[in-house]
Amino acid sequence: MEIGSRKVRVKVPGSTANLGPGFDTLGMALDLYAWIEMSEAAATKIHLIGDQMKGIPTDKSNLIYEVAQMVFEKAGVLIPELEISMYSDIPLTRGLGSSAAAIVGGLAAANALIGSPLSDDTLFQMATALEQHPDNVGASLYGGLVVAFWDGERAEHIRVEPDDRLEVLVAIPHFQLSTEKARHVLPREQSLANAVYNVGHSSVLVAALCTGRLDMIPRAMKDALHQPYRAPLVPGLSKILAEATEHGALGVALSGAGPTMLALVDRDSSRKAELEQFLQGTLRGEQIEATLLWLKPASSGVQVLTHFDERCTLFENIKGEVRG
Ligand SMILES: Nc1ncnc2c1ncn2[C@@H]1O[C@H](COP(=O)(O)OP(=O)(O)OP(=O)(O)O)[C@@H](O)[C@H]1O
Ligand SMILES: N[C@@H](CCO)C(=O)O
Repeated sequence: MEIGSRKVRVKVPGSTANLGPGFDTLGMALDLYAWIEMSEAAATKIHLIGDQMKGIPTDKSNLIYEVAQMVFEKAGVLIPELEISMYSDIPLTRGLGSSAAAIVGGLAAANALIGSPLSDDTLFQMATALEQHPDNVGASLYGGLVVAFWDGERAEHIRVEPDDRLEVLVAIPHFQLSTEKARHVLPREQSLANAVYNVGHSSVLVAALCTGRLDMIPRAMKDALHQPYRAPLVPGLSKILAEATEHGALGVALSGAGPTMLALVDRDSSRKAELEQFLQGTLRGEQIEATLLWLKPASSGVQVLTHFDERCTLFENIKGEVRG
């Protein structure tokens, strides 16, 4: 296949996984983005732009380069050398789906570069196998709320349009917590009672989100499978999970594997400032510095951008669009 000198650019949302009870099965895209640009090159060059990219390798061990090669291999195409640029607003290793966004963005950019021979479903299967769970990758790929499962061979999903009354307040602690570490503390075996608790809560949460029953969220967004075991890794989490609904949150959860905490809030709530103060005050009481950010669910998943000025660098192009 003739590849030529094409340059592609994708915009991919970060996400929150689990929403409390939906461990490894619920993901929701958020309006926090990364941009990836990719073209064929004579020698591989990787440019990582922005503070969020610190510590990420810029050689062929980079995740974006690796997933791009997986796409080419699956499509039967050889492009060993790539020029890749990435800018991201998604904080790294904080529970907002940075690795899933990198995987989905890399897969989508590589696929677009060779004329999109792979379907979204194929990309979803590849991304899920890489992450080992479909929640964050499903949200970054399809956008909205993604309800999914993976049986180790195939992932299945249904995308639900998020209720437009929902806003999201995240408290992002100024420390990293890798998914690997946060999964390591989970027990290998769980009781039937915990399993039933989570199936019930997760099912009602999904039904509530599908039918606009925001009143049910405070009771449904509870978990017995992972948050209790992860709480010791995130000072303040137990108090925030127990009390945030008394301060204006519809529901509250650890975002993904943490350490970010996420509150769902009715956009018309008059108690947003109270909730901010409660989260910040609780974390300060534990000597944890955190950044609070108001976000919205993102309807669109990864997008291949068709109109951009190729004469400008990725950063010059997106400067005006960041957070847009
Ligand atoms: N652009 C990137 N290029 C290379 N590696 C990346 C990139 N973005 C993320 N990663 C890798 O992913 C790791 C973070 O993944 P991890 O699953 O621990 O956290 P997260 O995805 O931010 O949070 P969560 O999965 O809980 O939502 C980073 O430490 C880094 O190794
Ligand atoms: N469902 C995953 C999300 C983080 O990648 C977890 O909670 O470990």
